[in-house]
Amino acid sequence: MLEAAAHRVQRRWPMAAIVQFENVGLRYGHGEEVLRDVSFSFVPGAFYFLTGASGAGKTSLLRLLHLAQRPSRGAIRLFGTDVAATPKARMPLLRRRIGMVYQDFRLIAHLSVADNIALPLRIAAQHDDEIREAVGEMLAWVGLAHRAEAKPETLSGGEQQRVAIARAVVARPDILLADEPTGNVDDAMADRLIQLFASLNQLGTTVVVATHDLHLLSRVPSAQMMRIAGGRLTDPTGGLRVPPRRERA
Ligand SMILES: Nc1ncnc2c1ncn2[C@@H]1O[C@H](COP(=O)(O)OP(=O)(O)OP(=O)(O)O)[C@@H](O)[C@H]1O
Repeated sequence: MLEAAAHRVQRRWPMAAIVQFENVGLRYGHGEEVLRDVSFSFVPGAFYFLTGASGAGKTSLLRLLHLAQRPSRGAIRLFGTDVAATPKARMPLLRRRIGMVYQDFRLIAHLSVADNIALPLRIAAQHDDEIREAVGEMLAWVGLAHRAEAKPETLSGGEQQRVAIARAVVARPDILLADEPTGNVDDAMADRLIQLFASLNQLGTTVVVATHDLHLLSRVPSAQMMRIAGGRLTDPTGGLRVPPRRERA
């Protein structure tokens, strides 16, 4: 019976989707739901902006996408896999396909900039020479080649943010999630970083950028907009284009 139910749910979801949320809710502890009835799907290779006021639920949604949080209800499929039915041992493999730029960077204090960026490649057991080359390329891209051996605490907030971005993309994840990735940099650097995301996206990475900064939205004309208010996805108003719901089969 369970199998039949699972089959029915599966058929309602488009096979091509890389991410599918169906009536997802999230509450922290015994509090009110901070996300409610969230349903959408992402197609591979698209670029999404997730917008909404402070406290609307953007970070919570990214945490669900990054498997850092389980939903209180509803179903989530990533890469065609039902997350709730995935054995714990397989979770790291799923997570490895997702790069995340946290709002608070989460760099490892005792590791150098280069070693922070190298982490995802070390976890994936890549060879040292491949790691050196990939890290060198990323350092150059984010303009931090001269700080390769520095410890994170000696960097400015904007520099730390660029290290966090380099670490999230160095292993070419299938999905890149970024929480306010331009919050600590000037306009010129914000532009450069968003162009980096756009180039990765052109190489096939599905990109999801959560931001309050409506200015950023115009920098990627092909991006889809997704707006969240009070924990719910809302229909677009004003200049916002149709959210990803449109992509449902
Ligand atoms: N760990 C937690 N425990 C309890 N409540 C939480 C927790 N994290 C977030 N919340 C609550 O969930 C709601 C959504 O928060 P969330 O951080 O997802 O919003 P946001 O849109 O990312 O906000 P911001 O733009 O300010 O980062 C808020 O009411 C917040 O107080």
